[in-house]
Amino acid sequence: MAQDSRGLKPEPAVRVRGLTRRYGERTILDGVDLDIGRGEFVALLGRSGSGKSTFLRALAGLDHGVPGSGRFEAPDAVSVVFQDARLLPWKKVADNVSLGLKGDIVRERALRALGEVELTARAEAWPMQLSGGEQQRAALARSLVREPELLLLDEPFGALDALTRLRMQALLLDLCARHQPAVLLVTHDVDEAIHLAQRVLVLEQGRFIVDLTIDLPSAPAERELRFAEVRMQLLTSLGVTEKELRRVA
Ligand SMILES: Nc1ncnc2c1ncn2[C@@H]1O[C@H](COP(=O)(O)OP(=O)(O)OP(=O)(O)O)[C@@H](O)[C@H]1O
Repeated sequence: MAQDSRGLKPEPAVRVRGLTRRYGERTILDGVDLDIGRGEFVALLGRSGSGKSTFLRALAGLDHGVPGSGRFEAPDAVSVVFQDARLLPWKKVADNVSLGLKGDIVRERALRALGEVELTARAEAWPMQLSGGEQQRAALARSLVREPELLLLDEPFGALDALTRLRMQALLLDLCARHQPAVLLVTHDVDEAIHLAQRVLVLEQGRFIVDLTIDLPSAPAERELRFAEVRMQLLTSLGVTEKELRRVA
């Protein structure tokens, strides 16, 4: 986390201490600690079933009834985007975006948010008339219109084709630069994590086993080299073997 001009660390947006979650006999999160700075973009990697979504759901306050302990402080303004857009099919796109908002400029805010994701023309469409990528853009607009201090993203581009995914990643970076929320992005995609995040975590056996600041140089050749090093380090920490890497990487 960056220090301010007096050398003091600002209060983090998220502070997690000793977070534990269990399903039956299985401990999924085993005393996790984490600070996420204001405006910091953190990606969370981990093998399938390692507990990434369990962690995200805990931060979102969506895990009532799951046994566990620990403390966390998160802002009130939290938005979550999942792999599926979860738009209400009986409401038009703009009404989905403004759902739950109060005040007289609600519609204006919804339209502005739709403009930010280049979806103004589809404001009066029904969700089923949108493509998968457009639905995810509407979901992003719905999350941004709430001006979140914390944006939780659970594989938001996981169901999209490679080209749409690339464009959504670029859009997300633009939106984050403009709105500056703290971000926790759960992803399976190591390259996506390195490209988008300032910091990458790897969750394994209930703990963060990697907490890596991404510091890619700007010169293209050095950048490529460092990218490859970081990628290798993360893949290895995820249990990918040298033999597997040689065959496909
Ligand atoms: N409601 C539940 N009841 C029982 N077990 C659960 C429940 N939800 C998740 N689990 C188990 O907890 C473990 C962690 O699940 P979680 O969804 O957090 O993993 P993940 O890292 O997000 O996985 P993936 O990358 O496959 O989405 C998994 O083994 C899963 O089967």
